[in-house]
Amino acid sequence: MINYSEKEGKQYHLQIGSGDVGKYVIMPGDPKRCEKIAKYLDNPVLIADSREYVTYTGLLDGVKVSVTSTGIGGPSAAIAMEELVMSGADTFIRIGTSGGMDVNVKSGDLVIANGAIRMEGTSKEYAPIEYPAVPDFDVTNALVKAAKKLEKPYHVGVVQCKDSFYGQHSPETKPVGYELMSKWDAWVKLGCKASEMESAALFIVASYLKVRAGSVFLVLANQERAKAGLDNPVVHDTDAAIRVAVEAVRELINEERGGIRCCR
Ligand SMILES: O=P(O)(O)O[C@H]1O[C@H](CO)[C@@H](O)[C@H]1O
Ligand SMILES: O=c1cc[nH]c(=O)[nH]1
Repeated sequence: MINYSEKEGKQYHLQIGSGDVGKYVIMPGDPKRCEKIAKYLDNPVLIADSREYVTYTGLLDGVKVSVTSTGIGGPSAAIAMEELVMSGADTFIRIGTSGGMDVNVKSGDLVIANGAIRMEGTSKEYAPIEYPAVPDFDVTNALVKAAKKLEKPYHVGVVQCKDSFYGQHSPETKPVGYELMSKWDAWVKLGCKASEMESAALFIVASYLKVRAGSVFLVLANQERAKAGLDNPVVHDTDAAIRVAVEAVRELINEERGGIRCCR
């Protein structure tokens, strides 16, 4: 394989090398969220800032943990995971924002994914559509345990992933709106909790690379609640979701210290 990087030993897009990152990586979409997450680590160091990929590495309970942003959408998220795995990472927690879908999911709540609808393009270049996009069971359990411990309101369920943000928010304006809207109705009827963009790709790439991945989201607002005339403020503060992700990493570190780690 050709490595396009101009710097010796660095991954082309992320500009990180072997040893620069820990086994555990917290992955926000927004690069500006990295610094906020890194503040929860001891001695965080900015490793690289390349395209949409910002990487910090620090310590959590004495163990090396990294934070890398993925940008928006499956293609850039898949690249981030591939290059991080080539650099030594094997456990990933995505912390993102999302739009609620189930009317019981309110602005400010957290959603922990136990599956992702593959209505995006990236995962289809890794696995046939019949293969499910599911997170790692231990990572998901750690996220649930963390949400309970920190007493954050959370829901566990399927999230919908797509490539078009505005196809979610104004499907009627799109030439294929008929398809976007009928599928959205089906996802809502099936109990889908929230819509976001990267988990399907990350879960499928993680399955292929035999690494662990899970996701937690802040719900910014819920368009289904707005439709139903229910209260629906917009919430932007991602701190609760960040804290749940950090606590989940701590839980996984403790499990591994205790010798608990599922074989893959
Ligand atoms: O807040 P982040 O992590 O970027 O996640 C969500 O926000 C972006 C869209 O606004 C998409 O990346 C979506 O998945
Ligand atoms: O509604 C939303 C909010 C964040 N991200 C999405 O993909 N959709």
